[in-house]
Amino acid sequence: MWLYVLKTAAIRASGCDRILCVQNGGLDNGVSQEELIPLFSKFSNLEGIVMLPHKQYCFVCYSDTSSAALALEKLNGFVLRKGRDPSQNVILYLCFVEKAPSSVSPSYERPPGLDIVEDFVSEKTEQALIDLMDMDLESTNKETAVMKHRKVKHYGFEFKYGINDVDVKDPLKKGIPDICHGFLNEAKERGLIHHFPDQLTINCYEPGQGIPAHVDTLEAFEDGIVSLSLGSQIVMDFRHPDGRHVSVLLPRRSLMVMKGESRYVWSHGITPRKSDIVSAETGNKESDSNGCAASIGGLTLQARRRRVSYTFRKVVMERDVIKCDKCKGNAIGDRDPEDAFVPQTDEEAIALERRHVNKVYEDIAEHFSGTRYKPWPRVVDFIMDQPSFSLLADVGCGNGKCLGANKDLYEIGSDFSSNLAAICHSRGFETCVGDVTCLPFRTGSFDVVLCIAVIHHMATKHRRYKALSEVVRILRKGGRALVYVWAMEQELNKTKSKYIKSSRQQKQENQEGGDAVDETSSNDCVASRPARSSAERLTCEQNSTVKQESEGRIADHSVIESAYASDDKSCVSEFTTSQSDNIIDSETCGSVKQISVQRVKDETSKSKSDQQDIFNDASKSYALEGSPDLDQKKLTVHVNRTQFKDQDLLVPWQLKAKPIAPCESENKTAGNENANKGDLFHRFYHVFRQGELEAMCKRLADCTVKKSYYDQGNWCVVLEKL
Ligand SMILES: O=C(O)CCC(=O)C(=O)O
Ligand SMILES: [Fe+2]
Repeated sequence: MWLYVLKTAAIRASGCDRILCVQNGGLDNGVSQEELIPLFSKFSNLEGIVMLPHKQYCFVCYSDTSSAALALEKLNGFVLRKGRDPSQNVILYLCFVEKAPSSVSPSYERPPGLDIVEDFVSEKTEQALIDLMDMDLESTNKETAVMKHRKVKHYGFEFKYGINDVDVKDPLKKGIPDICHGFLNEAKERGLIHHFPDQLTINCYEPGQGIPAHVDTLEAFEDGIVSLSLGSQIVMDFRHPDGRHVSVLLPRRSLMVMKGESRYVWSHGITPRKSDIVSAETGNKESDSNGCAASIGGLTLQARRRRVSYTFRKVVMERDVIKCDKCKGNAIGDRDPEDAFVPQTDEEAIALERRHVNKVYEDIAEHFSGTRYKPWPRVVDFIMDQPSFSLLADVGCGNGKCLGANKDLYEIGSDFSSNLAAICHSRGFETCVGDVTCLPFRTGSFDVVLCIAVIHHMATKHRRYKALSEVVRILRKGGRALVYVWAMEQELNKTKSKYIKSSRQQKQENQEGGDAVDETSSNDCVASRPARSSAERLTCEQNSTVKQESEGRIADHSVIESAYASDDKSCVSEFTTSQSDNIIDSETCGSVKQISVQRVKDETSKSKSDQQDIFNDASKSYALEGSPDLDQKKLTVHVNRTQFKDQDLLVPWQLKAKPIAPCESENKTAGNENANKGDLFHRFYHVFRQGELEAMCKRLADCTVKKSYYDQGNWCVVLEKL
């Protein structure tokens, strides 16, 4: 019906006689520019064709009226392709239009930390690698798997899709083939990777096959994963948990290098389809020449061919967690912090935070929650001051100790740790998992935002600034935020903070475990928030039930998100939602809905200039503080309850001793060194100097600092959005 209307409307309007809209000639009909150009260039003076992503039409532009008119006359109703029956024919319907959109060019934006090195191997090596794969795939053994969507073969270590992990104690007979050593050494020499890989996965994709969106298992592989594309180019989709989506073309013989944010935060996957939307220039280069005179630009479709990828990774040998059925998730402390350095880039910062913030909170969640049960009095004052029915977000809510104080507010908590979010949720609070540097909430949606003891876990100045910008972004105009960060100065005006306590108290707390770091256990808590009894605290089983429930929701989301069922869902990035879907940013959460390109673009350009500023600033302050020039500074481990000696440091957390599980004692008798290290963790902190938080906030766009104060060893600001 629609097409019929268009057909009868194919009348030349005055002034619009050079541009044709071609219905059923779009990328979404599986039509490429290369297919249309020979057809439309018959009528001479063809200027170009504009194809739009995911549209079932395109625009054909001529430089003169008569060519366009002739094309319309001859090609309106043209059967481009015949289907099995006439109803499946692809028939072109043409009409004149006044304007064509300007040509859409592919985006060259890439997730931070992702690099594509073109022509990394020669055609000869490419062929040799494909031949090797063909030979090896014939011999079906345990290293070879035929997945639902592709064939896979492992070397060095088998990646077990059932558990999403490798068994470090069970290496495969065949290591990385010799033929790969030359180019891997080159990758190392060029600084593309920092270690020599010991695990290889070969994937073989026929046209129409793909790999589900996933993050390569964090605990299993080190940072720096490289993948060689052979036989055919392909488009890989990268998705950020905040909803951003970037399609990246991996040309034949190119090496994709995934590090930092692109490796740890973004998921990657290949949508199973038979063709990809690519830049017409690339498409033209790939395919044989079509001998057409018209210039090719914008987008087109490129048919996929069989693609083989060699993905090289370095297995993490020393594991933080004992993985066995009896004590799954029983943490044994984090890795030796000997190799933790003050990060110099955001990529390094993300890797550090993963290990010394995010993972630690996941592992200590239950114990940590047991030590956090009342909000600070001045935080409570702030909450109680808010008008009734205000909408409050507690960013980095932990177990939810700041929620529920003012019953007249609508509240939602978010935390990066899914274990803490689950605990918070189990206490009856609306909760979601969210990263403070890209919060899953709509811009301008909250009257009040709390951000207590969060920003100091960001490991670079730029990331601290980014997190503060997010707090302001989600506030409505006139809305207020309260931000607390841990202070370098634990003694002010000759008064010691409660954190610096007597050695007797220190001794006692060391025995009890934890650190009571940024929170006092004093009795000066406001009465409106009764301390929770131990009976109210979660038991281990309750905790895991909650987690399962939230995972159920995640699964639901992924059903919507992924176009097909996953065969090896090693996806780590997760997102739980509460019922407050209307607040949660449909543009930035998950990839369920399309992102607003405009907003992302605006923010990218803004954050780029901010980033520049901040880095300039950071180098200034380094110079002032006399930090080393080139040598990266090792992070010192702080001694609890003492004055801070550095701004960037690791703060120990001692898990309360638990009875030793049978499997742990087996490990001990087997001489497992890790098991003896017990349950000591280290969290990264950047403690703020006087004035540092306020100065940073003053640089934020659209907000003003209403109040700035010191409270029990913390620097605090109240911000108002302008
Ligand atoms: O085929 C590729 O390039 C990527 C494969 C991949 O992501 C994986 O095996 O984890
Ligand atoms: Fe992967």
